[in-house]
Amino acid sequence: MAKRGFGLSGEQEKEGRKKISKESFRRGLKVFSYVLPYKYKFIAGLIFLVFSSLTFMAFPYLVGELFDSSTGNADGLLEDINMIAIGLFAVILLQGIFSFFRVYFFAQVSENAVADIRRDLYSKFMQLPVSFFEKRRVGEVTSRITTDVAQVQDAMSITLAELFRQVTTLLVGIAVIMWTSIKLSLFMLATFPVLVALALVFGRKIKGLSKKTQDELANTNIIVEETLQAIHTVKAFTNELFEVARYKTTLSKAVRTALSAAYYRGAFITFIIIGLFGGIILVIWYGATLVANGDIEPGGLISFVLYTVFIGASVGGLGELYGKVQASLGATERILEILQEPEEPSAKETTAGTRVPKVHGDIAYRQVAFSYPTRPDLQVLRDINFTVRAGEKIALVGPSGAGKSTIVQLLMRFYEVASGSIVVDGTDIREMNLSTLRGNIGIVPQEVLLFGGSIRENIAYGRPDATEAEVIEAAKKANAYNFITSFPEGLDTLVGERGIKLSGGQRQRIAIARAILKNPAILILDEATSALDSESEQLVQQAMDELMKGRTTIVIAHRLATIRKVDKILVIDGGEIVEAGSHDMLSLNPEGIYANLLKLQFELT
Ligand SMILES: Nc1ncnc2c1ncn2[C@@H]1O[C@H](COP(=O)(O)OP(=O)(O)OP(=O)(O)O)[C@@H](O)[C@H]1O
Repeated sequence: MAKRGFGLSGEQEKEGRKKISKESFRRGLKVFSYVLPYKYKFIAGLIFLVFSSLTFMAFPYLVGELFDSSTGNADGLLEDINMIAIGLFAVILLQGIFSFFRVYFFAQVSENAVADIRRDLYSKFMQLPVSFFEKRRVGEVTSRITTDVAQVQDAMSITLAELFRQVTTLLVGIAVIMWTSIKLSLFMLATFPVLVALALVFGRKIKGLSKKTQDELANTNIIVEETLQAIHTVKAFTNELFEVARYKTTLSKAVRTALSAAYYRGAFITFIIIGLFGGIILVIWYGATLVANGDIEPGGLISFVLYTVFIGASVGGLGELYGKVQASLGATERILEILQEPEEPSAKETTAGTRVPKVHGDIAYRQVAFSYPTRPDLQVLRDINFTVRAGEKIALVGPSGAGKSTIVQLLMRFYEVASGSIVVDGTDIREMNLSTLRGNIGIVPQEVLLFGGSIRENIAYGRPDATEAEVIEAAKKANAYNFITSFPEGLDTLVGERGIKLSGGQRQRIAIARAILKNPAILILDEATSALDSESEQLVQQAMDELMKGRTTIVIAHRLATIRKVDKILVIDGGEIVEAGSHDMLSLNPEGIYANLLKLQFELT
């Protein structure tokens, strides 16, 4: 079967941020339904958040009081230096304790809620039709469950808390300074926040430039990676100097961007030093004149300056948070979009281990026409008509791209036919339960992909509830047991990415053992295009013959030598059945495609 990844990219990945509108906000909040099961912990977290934000705001006030009492200007309750210092410690202590519980409760909520979102997303992925994945790149789909979910997690824990803290700081801060001195407050509010806002805009520009620098550096790395991977090609074409020149050009572009970013960074630092600190000096200067006039206490000025710094930081922080809220709204929307995608019909019933009702194995294709959803304008199959009686074996042959794999993919209902119908045991497959249909079809693909795990697990994938004896029996029938026992760990030998690498023939025999264990009425064998060595070939062929016994079999054949014994051969070309009959019959027609393919393969071998 032709191996197709998720390459045909549909829409470009939109990592873009969402504009915050009432509508996007309302949709974004939907994800908070995942928080509902943990609402008590969430409320506890919120309470500690309120407490920790408020205690934080007492700090500048107490520092001012401490100063006043040291200069003998204290009034009211807080006169004793030691008491005030103890008060400050108490505030810090409380703040620490409250923060601990805030983080603890919010983590409980966000970790659990996010795991729930991930679980729902993954289960959705499993139940979505194949066509969904073909319209998107793998990276795009996985980033939903990784990056986007992480962003939502941030929103639930950090962003929300930060937003609350900054807003409290801003409101309480402004209230307190107004209470200290309206004149000074108005003076400060007219200057300082403007400077902070400017700094923010400046900061954004620098961030954009550093991202551009990073992207350009990434571009230079792509050249390095590509050429190192294809070093044979580069050398074969004597393109070494060409590649060096290409690398140099992209590198100098990256340097130019980096330097312009550095220029802005330098200017930014100058601005911070002169602008922001200048602003603080202005506030202190004006405050000092007010102190000199006796309008406010010196300690009041100190608290005032501290509150000013807090307010400035929260204005800056809110700007940053706005971006984060935008990003999380975008992420939420992308997650919800996937959760709302329609699933395969009744795919949920395909639970591992449950027995499905057996079918007989009669198959009929009736005037089947088809185009892939990703390329609706290209008709891949037209007017496909054939029948296979239960237990019969047929082979599909024909040039690459003729439509052989497509024919069998339709049988498994990975896609819906455009017109006509496919009938199994007299029932249109659209009327059949999907689990029953797929549960009765076994497939040995061209390229066998083993999952990371033991050989035992990989064989038992055909029927997870199989006993040890059944697994061994299947391995024996598939001519796999001998090579399995030759490994010191036998069935427990790990395969896949971190395990040992099996040869093509060995992997195929594992796939055959899987299919034997599944014991399906219908079998699809996709021959490997690359020839195995003759000993391995023989073992695989024997195993295939064993597997085919008593099952309706469709072989997608690449090497014609292996299909002489099948009941019927269908020659597919350009999406149509152009010849049909037994090997003997077809090979007798010298004008026929089959006879010509035979001749070609004979000449090649
Ligand atoms: N998932 C897909 N999305 C879009 N087009 C596809 C897809 N799979 C196959 N095609 C197209 O459908 C046509 C038939 O492909 P198919 O894989 O069925 O051919 P094949 O006969 O099995 O070829 P091969 O022997 O090389 O595996 C080809 O033009 C191919 O480009």
